[in-house]
Amino acid sequence: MNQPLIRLTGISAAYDQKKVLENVNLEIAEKDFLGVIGPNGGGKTTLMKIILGLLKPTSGHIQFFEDGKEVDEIAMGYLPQYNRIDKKFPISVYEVVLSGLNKQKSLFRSFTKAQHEEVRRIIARMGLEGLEQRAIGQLSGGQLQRALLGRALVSNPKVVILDEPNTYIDKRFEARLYSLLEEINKERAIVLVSHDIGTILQNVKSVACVNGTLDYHPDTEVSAEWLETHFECPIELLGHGNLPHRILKCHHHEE
Ligand SMILES: Nc1ncnc2c1ncn2[C@@H]1O[C@H](COP(=O)(O)OP(=O)(O)OP(=O)(O)O)[C@@H](O)[C@H]1O
Repeated sequence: MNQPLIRLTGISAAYDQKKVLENVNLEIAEKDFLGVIGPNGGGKTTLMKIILGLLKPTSGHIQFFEDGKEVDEIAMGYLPQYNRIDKKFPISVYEVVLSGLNKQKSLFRSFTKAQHEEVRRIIARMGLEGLEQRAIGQLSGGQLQRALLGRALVSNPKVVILDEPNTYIDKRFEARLYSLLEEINKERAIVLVSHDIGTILQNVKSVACVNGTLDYHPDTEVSAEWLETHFECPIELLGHGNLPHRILKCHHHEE
């Protein structure tokens, strides 16, 4: 078992009076690949916001570790949901990737030569060479996704959090995304939020189902019963092996 990286203990969260998460416990280890699934409105994005420090939990605490020792924070990269991106924002691919280093830049200094070199290296790794000066609004979904993934990776984070990355691309490009993620996972942990249970189970190492509470599965050998219990919806299996599925008549989750 790898060393722990992030530990959530007894986390609850709410917006105004509305409870969204209750008593969530979770440990993410170094080089983990955790898939986060769950019904709409179950609290997946809220959980990501808590891990990223963007939302304060109403109770519970979060700890970070480096080489087994507790630290105040760790470097994290984040790929937001597609619909959260302002595609009209006048910013180039190069600037987007560079902005991933904002936190590491001293306030009154410009970026160093080494930082610019790292941006160029990441752009090449993401297959975006030649597109450095292109505005993000003029990229394909896949190119935009890779530019934002580059931004998430450029600071060399211990963990990358991806919220619904498959909404940027159509099915044809999914295999390319997952082989890129497999490469990335050799160096750092990945937390991947997705609705696509079948694809998740084929690619991740462990699974968490978030539906107000969190149920953790240490591997991907989940049963249809486990999924149905935690989704609280009947799930029809369309085959065997990696659980191709269809969620049936999912009951309404209060918005
Ligand atoms: N900023 C906010 N203010 C008020 N309520 C919110 C806010 N963000 C989310 N919610 C509500 O909190 C609940 C959980 O939302 P969240 O986005 O975490 O769920 P999710 O599992 O990521 O959903 P989805 O799968 O639809 O993306 C939902 O009922 C949502 O309407």
